[in-house]
Amino acid sequence: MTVPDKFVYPVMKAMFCLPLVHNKEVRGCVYLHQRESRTCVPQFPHYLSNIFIIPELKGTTLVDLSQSQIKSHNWNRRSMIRHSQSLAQPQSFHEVSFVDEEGRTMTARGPVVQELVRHGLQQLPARFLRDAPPPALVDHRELESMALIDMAKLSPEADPSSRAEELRRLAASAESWGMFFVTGHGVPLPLMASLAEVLKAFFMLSLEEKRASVGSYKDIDNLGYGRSFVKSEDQKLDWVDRLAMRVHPNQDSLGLRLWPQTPVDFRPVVEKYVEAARRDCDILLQALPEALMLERQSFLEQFQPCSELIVNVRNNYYPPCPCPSSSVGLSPHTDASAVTVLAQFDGVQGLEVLRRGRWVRAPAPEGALLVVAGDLLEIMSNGRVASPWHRAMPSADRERFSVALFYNPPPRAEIGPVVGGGSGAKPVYRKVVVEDYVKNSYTFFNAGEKTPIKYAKIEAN
Ligand SMILES: O=C(O)CCC(=O)C(=O)O
Ligand SMILES: [Fe+2]
Repeated sequence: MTVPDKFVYPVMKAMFCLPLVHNKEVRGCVYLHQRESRTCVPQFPHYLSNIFIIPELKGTTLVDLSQSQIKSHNWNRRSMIRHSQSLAQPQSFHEVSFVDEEGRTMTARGPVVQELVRHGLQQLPARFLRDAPPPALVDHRELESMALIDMAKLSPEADPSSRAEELRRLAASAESWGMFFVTGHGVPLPLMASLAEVLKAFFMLSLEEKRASVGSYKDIDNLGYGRSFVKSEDQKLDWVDRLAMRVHPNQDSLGLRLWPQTPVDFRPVVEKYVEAARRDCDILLQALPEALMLERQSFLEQFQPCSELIVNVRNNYYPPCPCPSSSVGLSPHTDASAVTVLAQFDGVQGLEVLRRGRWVRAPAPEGALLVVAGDLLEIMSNGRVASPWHRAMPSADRERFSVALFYNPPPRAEIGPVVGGGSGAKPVYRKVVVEDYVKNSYTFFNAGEKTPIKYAKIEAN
C-alpha cells in the first residue's frame, strides 16, 4: 500500500517514506531522511514511532512526538491531531539577502531557530545537522594564559611598574591567543545588566512583534533580524538567530530604520554600551602596539577619519538545542573586524577557540569583556596578533545570549602592517582597502581555516 502524495509534507528531502498502517487503514506516513536516521536519530524503530503524518490533516502536517511526550501526556488520537495542528503552523523563515559573486542581490531562506524550539521540536532538522563537530577540551591550566587584563592599569596615570607588567601580559595573551579578557573597562555592571535585559526582552517578543519592531534591511548583506551567512537553501545552518545592526556611522542616511522599536529602551541602552566599549577599543588600540614595542599611535591612526569608522553590533541568541553534539551555534570563522568586543551573559559559556589543533572553551567571567583580534588587526600587527579561529556551540538546556561589537576603520581606509623600526622584520601582509577586505572575506564564510586572510598575505617568494 502506498501513501498518496497529498499526505506528504515536503519538509525535507526525504530519502523514502513508509505508510503507517493500522487496522488496514493508512494512518499516516513516516519520513526517513538518510542523514538523520544515521546520526541524530539513534534507532530506526524509535524514529518510526516518532513521526506521523495524519491523513485527516490533508497531508500538510508533520507531527513530531517523542515517546515520552506521548506517554507523559497520555495522548490519544484526537489530542495528537490537535497537537499536530498547533505544530502545523506554516514554518517560519528568516529571509536573508546577500550579494552573489556577480554582484546581484539574492534572497535565501532559513528557519527561525527560536520558532522551531517554541513549537516543541524534539529532533534537529536536517539543515542543522552537522557531521559531529570536534568537541572542545577544557584545560584550565592552559586557559590561565588567556589573560584577564585590568584596563585601569593601562592608564598613563597608573603606577609605572604595574602598568609595564600589564602591558607585558597584554602582549603575551594577544600574541598567544589573539584574545584576552578585560576588566576595569568603561562598561559598568549595571549597564551590562541593562544590555542583557533589553536583549532578552527583544528576543522574547513573538516573531510578529520582532518583525514589526525592526525595519527592513533587504539590500544590506548580513544586517537585520534573521541569520547571517546564508547563501543558498541547501546550505547547513547555524543554531542561532541574530539581530545585527550598524551603529556607526548613523545609518539614517541610508533610509534604514535600524533600531528595534520594542523594547523602547533598546536603543538608548545599546548606544550607551557602544559608546563605552568604543572608548575601550581606542584605549586598547593604543596599548596593543605599545605592548608590542611598536609606535603607540600606529594602529589607531589607521582609523582616520574616525567620523567614518564602522561599528557593527551582532546580538546572538542561541536557544537550547535538541542535539548539541551534532550542531554548531556559529560556524568556525575569524572576524573580519579590526577588534571585536564580546559580551557574554549569566556565565553561560559557548565560545570556543582553536589552539594548537584543539578546540578550547573560553570562560564567561561575570562583568569581563572578551576582546578578540580580527583579521584587520592581524594585518596591522604584521601577523604578531593572529585573529583566532573561533566558533560558538549551543547547549542542550541553556539558552545563551552574546553581543559582538565589531570595530573597523572607515571602509575606504587603506590599512597595512606596522613593522617595528629596528626589528629588521619584513611585511608579511600587503596593504588592503578595508571594504575590499571585508567584501572578500564574506565570500569565504564556511571555507577552510583562516582562508579569508590569505587575500592579504604576501606570497613567500
Ligand atoms: O557568541 C559568541 O560567543 C561568538 C560570537 C561571534 O563569534 C561573532 O558574532 O562573530
Ligand atoms: Fe566571531
